[in-house]
Amino acid sequence: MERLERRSKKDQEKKSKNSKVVEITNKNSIKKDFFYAYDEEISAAGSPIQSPRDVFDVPISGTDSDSTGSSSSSSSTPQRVQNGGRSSGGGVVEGGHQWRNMIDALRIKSVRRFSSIPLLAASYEISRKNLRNKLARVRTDNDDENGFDCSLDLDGIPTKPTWRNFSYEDLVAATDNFNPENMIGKGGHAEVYKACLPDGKVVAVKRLMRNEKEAGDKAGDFLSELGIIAHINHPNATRLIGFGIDRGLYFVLQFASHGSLSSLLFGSECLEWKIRFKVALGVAKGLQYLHQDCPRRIIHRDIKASNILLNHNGEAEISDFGLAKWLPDKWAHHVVFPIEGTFGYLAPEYFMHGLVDEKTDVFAFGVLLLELMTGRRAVDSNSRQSLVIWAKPLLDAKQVKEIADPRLEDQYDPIEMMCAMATASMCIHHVSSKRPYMNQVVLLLKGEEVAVDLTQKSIAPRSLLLDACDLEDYTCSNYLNDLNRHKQLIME
Ligand SMILES: Nc1ncnc2c1ncn2[C@@H]1O[C@H](COP(=O)(O)OP(=O)(O)OP(=O)(O)O)[C@@H](O)[C@H]1O
Repeated sequence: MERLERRSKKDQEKKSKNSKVVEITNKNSIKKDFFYAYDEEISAAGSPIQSPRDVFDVPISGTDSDSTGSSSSSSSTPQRVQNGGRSSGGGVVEGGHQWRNMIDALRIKSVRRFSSIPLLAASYEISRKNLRNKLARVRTDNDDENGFDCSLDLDGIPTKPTWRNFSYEDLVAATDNFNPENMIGKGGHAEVYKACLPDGKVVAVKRLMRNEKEAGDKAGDFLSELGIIAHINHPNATRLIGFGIDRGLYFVLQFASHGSLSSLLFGSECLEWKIRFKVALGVAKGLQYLHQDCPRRIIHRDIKASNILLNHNGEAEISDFGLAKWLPDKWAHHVVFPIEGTFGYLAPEYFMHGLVDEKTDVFAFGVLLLELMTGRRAVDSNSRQSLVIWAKPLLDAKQVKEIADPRLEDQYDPIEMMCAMATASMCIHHVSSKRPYMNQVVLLLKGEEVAVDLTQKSIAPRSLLLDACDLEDYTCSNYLNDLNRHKQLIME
């Protein structure tokens, strides 16, 4: 706790001096020099709490979401979202009632005007099932061909997969000596090559670039990223095939043939709405898996269009786990420095105070949704305007036509667009506790009803950090001011 207070004071001092807290590397990417994290168990009931949150908590109630005022829930600890946040009571996440009314009204109209929607929905379900079967087959193929060892043990239980350790010569042969013609992507930290293994399997080889970092730090980062990707097993996340540690550090990944969402969405051709919506749902499911369903939970911390890849089925895959962190099992304050990520996608509590939990990703997902709906980038490269700042008043006024990408020329499903708008406006809420969890986001996107009481105040002791900036009283205009201030600091 002492440590928390000391750090908090320091942070306050830093904040008050309004020091330039970030520096830019690789366009909008933000890096600082050190990292620390700490956990503090603050279970009121004395039992460990599943969800590592900061003082924000989002208790779920079975009541309608517009119950106002703080709850004096004396009951034990805030619970993790269960059952997809559903309740028999109906309603949507706070602030969602108006959206719900509009979406319902549209639905009624659409029975007449868009009679094909149920059919579309049915075929979508079918194709998802097909895809799941295909993915299962692809995985089995990979198991044989690419070093995955998913064989069954004597009890018929799948053994843990293993990954192939590629020699430098293997990688040179696969990439044609890292031929620049085979380079399919370059980020701030890596070059990615399309490569072909001796059995004909096409893969992506990600070569970490030499940079100013000490060899030890680099190896640590590599191992941390490797550990996280190796842990992940979901159709909406990049799959690891192997790695190389000979003359450099390499990841060998499943190849995503359609490249990054960023190149498709901001490319010369208009990306059709059906694909955009499928991508949104896929990323939401991938994040739900990372945050809530995988054996050790993970926050990605760098959700953005260039880190979403599309595979040959047009299915979205979350990639680049270079900044990802394990979420501790216990309820935790988690403060992270350096503040890393990409400007335009950073949640306010993160860029102002380094506070991080799964809601940091939820905010970034909201920005990604805005990009999908509008066809605009998180930060406009010419005007440097933030998409969140631009979109907020339009979302509040529910201006569907103004939000929708003009290149779509009305070629979009209005119900899906409305659901996406409602979801985005909740995800980019400036107060982290008011944002939905990713399982709720999946339901919201599908237009299903989610009952969540987000109005309760935390029963947990509030940290000095947050008391000082009192996010409960932190208004949207404070947020926009802070965002602008930070933008100016970064651009200076
Ligand atoms: N498995 C893959 N299949 C196809 N293309 C890929 C794959 N992995 C990466 N790419 C391409 O390479 C680009 C850079 O990859 P990645 O984001 O992993 O690099 P990075 O240096 O870690 O990026 P950042 O600057 O965000 O840290 C991606 O945007 C994408 O276009």
